[in-house]
Amino acid sequence: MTENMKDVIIVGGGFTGLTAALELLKRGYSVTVLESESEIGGLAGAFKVGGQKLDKFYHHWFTNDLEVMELIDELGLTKELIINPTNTGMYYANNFFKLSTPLDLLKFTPLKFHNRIRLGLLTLIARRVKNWKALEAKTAKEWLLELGGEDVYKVVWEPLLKGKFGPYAEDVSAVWFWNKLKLRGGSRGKGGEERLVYFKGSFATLAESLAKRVCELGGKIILNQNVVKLHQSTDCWRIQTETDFYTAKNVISTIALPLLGEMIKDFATPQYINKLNCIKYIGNVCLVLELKKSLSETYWLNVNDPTFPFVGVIEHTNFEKPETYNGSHIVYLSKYLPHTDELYSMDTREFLEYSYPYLKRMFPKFEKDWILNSHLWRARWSQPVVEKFYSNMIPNEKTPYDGLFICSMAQIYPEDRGTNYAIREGRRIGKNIDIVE
Ligand SMILES: Cc1cc2nc3c(=O)[nH]c(=O)nc-3n(C[C@H](O)[C@H](O)[C@H](O)COP(=O)(O)OP(=O)(O)OC[C@H]3O[C@@H](n4cnc5c(N)ncnc54)[C@H](O)[C@@H]3O)c2cc1C
Repeated sequence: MTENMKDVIIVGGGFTGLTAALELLKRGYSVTVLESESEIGGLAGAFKVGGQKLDKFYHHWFTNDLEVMELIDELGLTKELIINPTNTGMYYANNFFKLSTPLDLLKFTPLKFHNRIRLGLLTLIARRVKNWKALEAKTAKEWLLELGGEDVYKVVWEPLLKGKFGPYAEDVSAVWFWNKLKLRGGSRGKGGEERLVYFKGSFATLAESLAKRVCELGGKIILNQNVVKLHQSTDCWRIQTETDFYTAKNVISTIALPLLGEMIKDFATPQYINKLNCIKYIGNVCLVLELKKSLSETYWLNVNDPTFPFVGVIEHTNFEKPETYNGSHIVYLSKYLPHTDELYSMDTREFLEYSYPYLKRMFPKFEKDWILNSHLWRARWSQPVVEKFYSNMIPNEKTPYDGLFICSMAQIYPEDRGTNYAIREGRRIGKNIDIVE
């Protein structure tokens, strides 16, 4: 099938693609979004639990995620926001520590008292950094050692870096870490407690409302269209999917950079393909458990014990109530890992067998018969690895090929990827790019 020539085709129906579509439609262009999956939402996609949508990968916002709040306001959905103080904790050396407020930090016994003060000061100093460019030449490890010393690094930061970036932990830039500290500090209530935000019915429900608005404005969203190649012809782009062809004057790619590289390798220069391949990505595997009973009162448990293979245990129903999911307690076990790791290819049963002894060690009362259901989700392109001098690695949104643009999560910097920034960047490109007409 070849459809009518469009002004713009957007590859990818995640938050970036949908927001870009919204803004281009407001400017009066004809837009089609091609999405490879059978549903929109991308990494913020959902599945059904007890008739209710639940994120495949745990999601929340910070109260200072203003771009997303603005979009929700625009869609008239502010009443769907849930804002709660959250219980944050850390698992270290077979013990649980509360880490929700500055007072909890003072009681954090794995560190000597002077190191607890150092840790508190480190976070304050880090948040005050204005000139983040000065941090580009340092790794997070170098910077954190400088600010907090060896003990604080080993107990608190190294496990987090390893949990998030696996084998790339020591390559991660200080800028990435600075931004995380800054963001979390800005999402606190008066007592210093962290306040987080969720969307009733999952992030995918917001993506669906956004998609509905896109269609109301005359946009098209076509699912199950895995784009495999882009062909340049004299006055337009031919976009080849596994089943169809489309034509458009302009293409905006919102997918991982190496995937775009594959699509254009027949005509792009080797230098440009190298540019698209120079940013590494790490994958993620998330085991989602529906349980009869709650594991703990903590919403977000950072796992700092190096013998425990998950970066976090997130008990979603300590934020959103279990009744939403027919009374089930929802727990996510998250692991970031290269897609070549054997754990990445395990099926749900294998992954559950692998995880069970660790969960049992952490929560001795936990029994297999608490598990009502389990689901396993994988994302090959879950997180770009933000290395030193990352600003030099990011490709421009305008490619060397007329009418081909990139707006992807790897270009979000100095902030880290997240739906708030996907929305910001989608809006920016949709509002500003010079479309080939
Ligand atoms: C474990 C985990 C936890 C997270 N937690 C949070 C959180 O708490 N808060 C938050 O805000 N963000 C969180 N994020 C990040 C957030 O999900 C992403 O930043 C955001 O969804 C990215 O949107 P996007 O549109 O840029 O990319 P994506 O969501 O990746 O969208 C790209 C789309 O392109 C499609 N696609 C890929 N290849 C093709 C092709 N060849 N043809 C057509 N379509 C294609 C994909 O299917 C996908 O739908 C988390 C991510 C992960 C992995």
